[in-house]
Amino acid sequence: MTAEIIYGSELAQEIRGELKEEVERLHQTGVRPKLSVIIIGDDPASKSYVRGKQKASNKIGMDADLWEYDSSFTEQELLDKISELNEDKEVHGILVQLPLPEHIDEQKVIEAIDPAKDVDGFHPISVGKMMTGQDTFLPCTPHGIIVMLERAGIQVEGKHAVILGRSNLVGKPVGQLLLNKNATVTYCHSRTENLQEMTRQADILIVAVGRPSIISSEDIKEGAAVIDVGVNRVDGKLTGDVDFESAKEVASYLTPVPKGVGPMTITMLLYNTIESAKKFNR
Ligand SMILES: Nc1nc(=O)c2c([nH]1)NC[C@@H]1CN(c3ccc(C(=O)N[C@@H](CCC(=O)O)C(=O)O)cc3)C=[N+]21
Repeated sequence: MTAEIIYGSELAQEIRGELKEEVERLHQTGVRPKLSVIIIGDDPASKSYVRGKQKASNKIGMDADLWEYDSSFTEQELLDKISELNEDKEVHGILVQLPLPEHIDEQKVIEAIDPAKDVDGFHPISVGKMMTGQDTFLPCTPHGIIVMLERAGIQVEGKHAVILGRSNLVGKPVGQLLLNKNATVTYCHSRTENLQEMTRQADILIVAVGRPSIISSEDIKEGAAVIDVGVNRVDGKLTGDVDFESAKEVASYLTPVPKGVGPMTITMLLYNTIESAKKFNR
């Protein structure tokens, strides 16, 4: 078997085309969707990601402002900035780029964001609503994965989804979204015994641990759909968690890195911001 490669980059283009039209329609009604992104510190990779988010926003005609601070910015200053953006009627979405410097309490910051502007879907209110299947902002990477599966025509209902990784950003929420779609879900992590036995049972395998080549052909069931969420820098090059060359001989569907999940993450951020702007003005 040789896997069909799911290019998130292409799907992202297509969806962003639809979002661009949506933004134009909103502009005609006098609504200007706007995203505010905050970044603290000088990590070059993080800076390049947030610029990517701003560029993607502007490309669909959406306003995005970027607030960049150095690592001396205090927790209180950040909380004050967030309150200001919470109050700003022109701002529909607030994203604080993670990770934050050590001296800032991440959870406190996430909880300071108005849930109505929580386009990352990280606020406990958003997480709780997702868990109980209520309408809310869905976290961008997990939502992007669900859309990729849907558009590729991969059946989720009744299938065994195995999640490798249990982060609050990806592993836990993607498992919840798959459960909401009636998959049978197994979470695996660093303490899982007989890991290979687990991953080999997966009809849908989601790999989100941040270790290059942690998964290769022998860990994959013949015909599985494999979604690689890894974002690793190896010799300056972006690479995922799955050994792509061997995996594509066994899987029926496989996502690449780059051009896989990453572009879908940004697309879902744009989507959430537009949805927020629509709700604001109802
Ligand atoms: N509050 C917050 N929300 C996030 O959503 C968030 C975050 N913090 N911190 C960091 C991670 C990482 N992340 C990525 C998004 C897009 C690509 C992406 O588009 N990657 C391109 C390539 C980019 C490149 O070449 O460097 C691709 O995979 O094709 C990657 C990584 C969002 N994150």
